[in-house]
Amino acid sequence: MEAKADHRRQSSCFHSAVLLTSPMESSILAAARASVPATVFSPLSTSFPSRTAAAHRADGARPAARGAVRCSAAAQGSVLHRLGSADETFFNSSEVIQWESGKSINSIAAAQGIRIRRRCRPRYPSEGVGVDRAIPRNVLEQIVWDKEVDLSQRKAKMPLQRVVESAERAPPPRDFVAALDAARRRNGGLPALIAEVKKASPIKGLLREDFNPVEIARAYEKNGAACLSILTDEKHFLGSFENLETVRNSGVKCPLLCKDFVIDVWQIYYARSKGADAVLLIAAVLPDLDIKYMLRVCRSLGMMALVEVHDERELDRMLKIDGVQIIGINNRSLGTFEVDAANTNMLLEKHGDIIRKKRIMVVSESGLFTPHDVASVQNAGVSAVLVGESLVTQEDPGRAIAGLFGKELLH
Ligand SMILES: O=C(O)c1ccccc1NCC(=O)[C@H](O)[C@H](O)COP(=O)(O)O
Repeated sequence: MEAKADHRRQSSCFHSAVLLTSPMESSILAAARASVPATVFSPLSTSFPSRTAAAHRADGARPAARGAVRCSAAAQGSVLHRLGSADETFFNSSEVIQWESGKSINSIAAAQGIRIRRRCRPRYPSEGVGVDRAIPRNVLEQIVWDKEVDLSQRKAKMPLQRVVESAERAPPPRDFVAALDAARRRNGGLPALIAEVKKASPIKGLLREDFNPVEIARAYEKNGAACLSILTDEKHFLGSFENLETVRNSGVKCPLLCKDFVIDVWQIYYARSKGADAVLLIAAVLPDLDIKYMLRVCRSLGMMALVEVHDERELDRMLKIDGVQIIGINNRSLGTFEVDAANTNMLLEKHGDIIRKKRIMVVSESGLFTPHDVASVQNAGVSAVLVGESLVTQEDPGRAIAGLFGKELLH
């Protein structure tokens, strides 16, 4: 039983909640005792009964019922309440039950076709054997493994409870989708621009020597960008949350996307606390249940989620999830990390109808360099483009916008 529980502790968005409670107490009781917003316990509250069943039986007590979550006084007025945790469908879903049954996140992810694994821990042979478990299979997997280490250090310094409180004190979020819609209307239907403040890439290395995030952000805004994407990953992109915060406090009005590799809800609250209006959720990294839960957290914070897909399988998965409002189609192959803008067109040719029917906004991401690239994804039906390298590598990243679109954008 305990081995299973340990197994489940492998990083997922539920991770933090497990570590905050003792196995002997119900999550809601613990929340009440510690005055921790119950959001951090919400999925776990459904898993505690199975995890603690043996202990409860030994005491002659019955495992806490799922319903306890809904009627607990501790939940009243809490973030859990705002997440809409009373939704039977979510908390009783087969995915939650599957997760409760003790499967590792890697096996759940693999069953969904996810190729990016979480880091296998040496003490748990069931998570992988031999060389396979010690070496990341590609750049994205390496980034995710490094993110796990970075995140555990950050969480040790600033526990979830403090991050949640800090997010609640942040200035209100700006409307990411409205900004994209308005820019499109202003520019006669041209895709809106999400301009990326990007200093380096793990594939291309340093993109810009004299990197001043605020200057670049101001130049983007002045030249018609609708929203900005701020890379916050330090190790592989030389980004930072300080960059996000300084841009937010600089007077720039564009809504801000925190561009990072989210594997835990802690990061969403942290991004909000630093002024983000939207976060990126990567389907190649996150199982469906994490995406669903994280969408709820975003909604509770008034943030938007840009849900990123690379291929048809990921797109199919995301189209089955309620509440996805913006899908980003990344033109960077997960196999070779080469970019090919035709990826957007190919996926929209096959799935454009259902995307339109569901009124989902599509963003084409990566590898857009010329007016021809922009026109091509526009014809395929995208509402916006997310562009970093081709702007940030120009001497004047603001003026580079007119070069990319073949005309000046209205601001
Ligand atoms: O940019 C990379 O080299 C990269 C490598 C591995 C994983 C992700 C990567 N980029 C993240 C992004 O999504 C891009 O920064 C963004 O789409 C802008 O792309 P581009 O216009 O090609 O700089």
